[in-house]
Amino acid sequence: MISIDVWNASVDFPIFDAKTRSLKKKVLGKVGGKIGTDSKVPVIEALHDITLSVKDGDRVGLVGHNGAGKSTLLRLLSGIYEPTRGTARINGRVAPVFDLGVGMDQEISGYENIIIRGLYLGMSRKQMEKRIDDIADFTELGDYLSMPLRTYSTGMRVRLALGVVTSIDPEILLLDEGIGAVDAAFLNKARDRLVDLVRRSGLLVFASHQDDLLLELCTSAIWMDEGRMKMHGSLREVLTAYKGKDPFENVSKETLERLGEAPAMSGD
Ligand SMILES: Nc1ncnc2c1ncn2[C@@H]1O[C@H](COP(=O)(O)OP(=O)(O)OP(=O)(O)O)[C@@H](O)[C@H]1O
Repeated sequence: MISIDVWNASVDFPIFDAKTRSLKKKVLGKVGGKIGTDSKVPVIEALHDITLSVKDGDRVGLVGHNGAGKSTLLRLLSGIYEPTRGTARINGRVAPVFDLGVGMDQEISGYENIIIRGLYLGMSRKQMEKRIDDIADFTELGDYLSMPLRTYSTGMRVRLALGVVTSIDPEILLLDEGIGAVDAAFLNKARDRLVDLVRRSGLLVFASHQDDLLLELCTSAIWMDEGRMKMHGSLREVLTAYKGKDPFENVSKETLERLGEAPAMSGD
């Protein structure tokens, strides 16, 4: 059974080289996690007392200000970070997609990178070899796929990475918002593949600042604030509380049409 369970988990980052005296003034901004200064070494409490249970079929969006703890929570859910206190139990094969560029090698070709990146995301070489033509087609990179990655522009790298990421079959898919940061035209092309990817995956947790992508991919959401779970509910409910207005007010006509029977409307 695919699931992630977290009990009373906290993640602290001790900052050994911070200037403690100025931190003691505790001038806290709106963004960022909570900085504790009680001990000698300042500690950023990136996550505080998180209890959460997600299972097969869940499509969870993570929202919150910059530094609220979304990426740290994704890393906790993937097993990359161990909780400083509390427990996390992960059942299933995790595909962490935090940074599109991770797992890519500058010196090898686009084709070879497709295989390597696929292996990193939990696929086998054979599975990737079967998908390579489809990925190559999608990227529209043509002969560049035989050239080393260092000869690619940023946009070309994103095409390659997105081609691979959207070809995998993950049990647990953890997406960080970077995936939405590609140019709009290509994202439109990738959108159907993304939606398909999410459909194929057992469980999705997706951190994003983009309402339309959240509405398209998620049904429920968690609002993170200063490392705490401030709210957990249906996507529409949480976005309305977080933004102060119904997300459907600002969604483009095109997105609404694509959503059809908006999945978020039926979220629990
Ligand atoms: N490796 C690290 N070392 C020290 N502090 C960290 C580290 N990673 C994150 N933090 C701190 O933890 C807090 C939560 O950061 P996190 O990256 O999880 O936020 P986020 O909600 O993903 O933000 P954003 O929307 O800007 O991506 C922030 O205060 C950040 O400064």
